[in-house]
Amino acid sequence: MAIECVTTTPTRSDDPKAAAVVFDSSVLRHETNIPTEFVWPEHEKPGSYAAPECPVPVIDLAAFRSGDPAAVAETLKLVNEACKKHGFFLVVNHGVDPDRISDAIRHMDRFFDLPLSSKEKALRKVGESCGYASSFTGRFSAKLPWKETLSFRYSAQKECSHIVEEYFQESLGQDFAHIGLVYQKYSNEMSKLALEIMEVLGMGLGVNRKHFSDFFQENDSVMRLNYCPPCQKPEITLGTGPHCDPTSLTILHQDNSVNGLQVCVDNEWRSVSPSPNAFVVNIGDTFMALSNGIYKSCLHRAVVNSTITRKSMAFFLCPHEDKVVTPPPELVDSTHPRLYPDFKWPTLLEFTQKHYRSDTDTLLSFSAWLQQNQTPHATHP
Ligand SMILES: C=C1C[C@]23C[C@H]1CC[C@H]2[C@]1(C)CCC[C@@](C)(C(=O)O)[C@H]1[C@@H]3C(=O)O
Ligand SMILES: O=C(O)CCC(=O)C(=O)O
Ligand SMILES: [Fe+2]
Repeated sequence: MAIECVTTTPTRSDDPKAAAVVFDSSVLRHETNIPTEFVWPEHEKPGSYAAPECPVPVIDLAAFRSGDPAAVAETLKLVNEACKKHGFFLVVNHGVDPDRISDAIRHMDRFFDLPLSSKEKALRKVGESCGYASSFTGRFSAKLPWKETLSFRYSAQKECSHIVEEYFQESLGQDFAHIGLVYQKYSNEMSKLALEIMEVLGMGLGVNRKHFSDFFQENDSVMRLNYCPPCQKPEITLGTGPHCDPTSLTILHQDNSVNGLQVCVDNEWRSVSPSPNAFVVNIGDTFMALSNGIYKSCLHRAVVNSTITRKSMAFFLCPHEDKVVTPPPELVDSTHPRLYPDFKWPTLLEFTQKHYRSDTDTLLSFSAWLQQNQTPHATHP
């Protein structure tokens, strides 16, 4: 039976009425009933329905790098089809050192197993996107995700080459210098991989191969650790609710043994199972705007289970704050008019942090919000 992908109006971000339900998984996981704030509405409950596998293409980066015309053509064909439909694909032979990946996933426990009082030393501040959040209690008033997250900023600028290590030391203390180095090294690899994928997307869209990789050269991105403890009632809650990523590109590592990511394709939830040597890559809203709507940022969610903690690591590629998000001229013409206004990423980020919970309409709602809040002389499509 196909389950329709339905989303409702998002609860406002940083809702002052939001009760400060504390998500202490060490406590909650043993309670028979879960707090109502974590129970999703009937039409959004995942139920015990086993989502069929989503047919996402596997992109072999080694083949693309070889420069062999047939291999490059096949890569671009697969990427184009996927990104025009649902925006998801897998990447293999990516060149990321497996030790970097295993170090990063293993060190998640080092942080999330800390007592809540220690984790709260890195508590995310209202209106900011980085720090520790326990299911966004105090930010949303309902439909709370069954997860703890730790998000931190990564910058590819040379003068910021230790930004991740410094974040861990400053927020958690010298004892966390090593874990900071683990995620600094992992984030460096993610940034390098993201720039290579941008070359593939540039060629796929028929623009200069370096257009988007140059645009993101000095990216100012977000690294996010998702930690979803077992839930006694996984059929009525969600690790991450239905949303489109507002960022540009997401490179996701799912813990090998634990399923959870689901993508809405043809109005049906379909599973993207973990694949040991592959990263899941998806287009975000900002790249959908950069491609003038040709590549799609699509609805996805993460379900939880009743037996094992689900861990995932998401690298969210974002442009430097000075970059204007506007599609290359090749992607705009009389038959393909501008779909979204020019904007800078920090403005969309602020919208998602202070005014709007990311869902399937974020970009259109953001465009309307921009028009209401910008002076009349601003450039509009
Ligand atoms: C800029 C960001 C906002 C979120 C983290 C990054 C990229 C993805 C966004 C998010 C994951 C989309 C789903 C809802 C959200 C609230 C979450 O579940 O974490 C979003 C993040 C956020 O707003 O903190
Ligand atoms: O945990 C996952 O598999 C996906 C999480 C996600 O979509 C996100 O953090 O944006
Ligand atoms: Fe996402």
